[in-house]
Amino acid sequence: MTTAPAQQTPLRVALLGGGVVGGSVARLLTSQADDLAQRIGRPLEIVGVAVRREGRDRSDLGLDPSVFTTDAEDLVTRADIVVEVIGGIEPARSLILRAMEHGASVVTANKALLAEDGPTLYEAAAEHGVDLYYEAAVAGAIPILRPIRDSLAGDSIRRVTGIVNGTTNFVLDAMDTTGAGFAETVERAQALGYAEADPTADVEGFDAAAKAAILSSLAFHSRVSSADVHREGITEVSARDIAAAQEMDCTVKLLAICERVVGADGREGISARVHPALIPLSHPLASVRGAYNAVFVEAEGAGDLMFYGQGAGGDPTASAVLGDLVAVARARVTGGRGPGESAYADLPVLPMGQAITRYHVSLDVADRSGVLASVATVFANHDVSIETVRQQVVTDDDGGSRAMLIIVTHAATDAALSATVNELAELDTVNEVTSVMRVEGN
Ligand SMILES: NC(=O)C1=CN([C@@H]2O[C@H](COP(=O)(O)OP(=O)(O)OC[C@H]3O[C@@H](n4cnc5c(N)ncnc54)[C@H](O)[C@@H]3O)[C@@H](O)[C@H]2O)C=CC1
Ligand SMILES: N[C@@H](CC=O)C(=O)O
Ligand code: NA
Repeated sequence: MTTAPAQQTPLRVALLGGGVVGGSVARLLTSQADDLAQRIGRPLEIVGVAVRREGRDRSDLGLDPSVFTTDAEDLVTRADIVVEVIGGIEPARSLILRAMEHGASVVTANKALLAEDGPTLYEAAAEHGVDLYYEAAVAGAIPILRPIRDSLAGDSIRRVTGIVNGTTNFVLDAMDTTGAGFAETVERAQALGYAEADPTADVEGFDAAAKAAILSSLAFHSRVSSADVHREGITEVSARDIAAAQEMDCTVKLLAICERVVGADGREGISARVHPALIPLSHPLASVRGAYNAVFVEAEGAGDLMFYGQGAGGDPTASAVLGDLVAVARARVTGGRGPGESAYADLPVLPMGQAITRYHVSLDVADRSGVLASVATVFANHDVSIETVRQQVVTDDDGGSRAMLIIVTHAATDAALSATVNELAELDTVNEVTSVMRVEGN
């Protein structure tokens, strides 16, 4: 006679962190205990929750108060599976390494750590024969890492373009639709549990850059760290940029772009970058509103794929954590291991100057003859081909007139565009280069 899953010896789970994500993980683990035991074949038992301070009322988590501890170092030695949701580099890294040394598999949502030092974690997992899963680290609830790593393992990915930060999408969407202010919208994102402990990580693009590094590593079987990713946040995006996007039937999104490209030396490499960009309203990513995330994958065989859903918040993120937890637990039950790091392609990450895209450039120029020709000459000097030019005449308060030139280019390298903009700024016919935005998604 076989023993029912609930009667088997439980797998011991240690939870590090009882914040937004940790709280949701604890609640869902408790409320779905019976179903999880059936799916895994053995029950899970929370043997401890590491918190920074004991004594706080955590009755809403549905756990016995005795499980809370401030001694995370001891806790990780008493578990089969450690779930790390404290975030940051240290002590998260040391705790994960210690857990692995003691034979525990690890599930983490910590993109900052994975993007900074993923290979150390992978190597430790391989050395100790344990698993490392981190689906929640990119785009929260959206299954994207396992689809890239497993479902698309037989394909060749060309490009991954993602809206992978809920906070910044929430802010840009509010600016676009209601004209809401920047600071007040960031505060709302914090209150809703989307923002990182320090929201600078969101608005300055660090969080998205970490996710771009993880996506690039997995999609291109190479090692890419957050330091390799070109990063610009959304703090410079102005109401004028949003209006310019609307005039072009575009919207402004903070995009993480990971591409396989041919570099200046003719060799294949990776372009990994995070920056605000215009995308046409007809592009699937343009319809991603509020704190939602989406990842658009272009692959040789599969063609275009779009993964969409909630990229932030306690329960959505906990859903991905629990999915990983079940995968790790099943491997424990069957005695197997999930896949380890795949970095065999070892592609170099190319400098931002070699990234190729289109640009939207707005210039405040003198309203007189010859200006357009002088501006066009500068673009030609740097081999940047112009796709469209639009001119708007603006009448000043004193009755004088100026013109705005709005230029959209064909694809050019970032280096050529930067040199063009620098030379334009020197022209005596150009009063100001008022905005330069990249244009993605044809
Ligand atoms: N909140 C979200 O929407 C998402 C968060 N993540 C990631 O999940 C992780 C956790 O994020 P949140 O839950 O939002 O953060 P949080 O700040 O709400 O929770 C972290 C908790 O860890 C505790 N903590 C910090 N150091 C500790 C230590 N040494 N020992 C014990 N506890 C400690 C803190 O007191 C806090 O309660 C981070 O890596 C974050 O990047 C990933 C996807 C989405
Ligand atoms: N702060 C992040 C949370 C998820 O990773 C975001 O806003 O997307
Ligand atoms: Na995910």
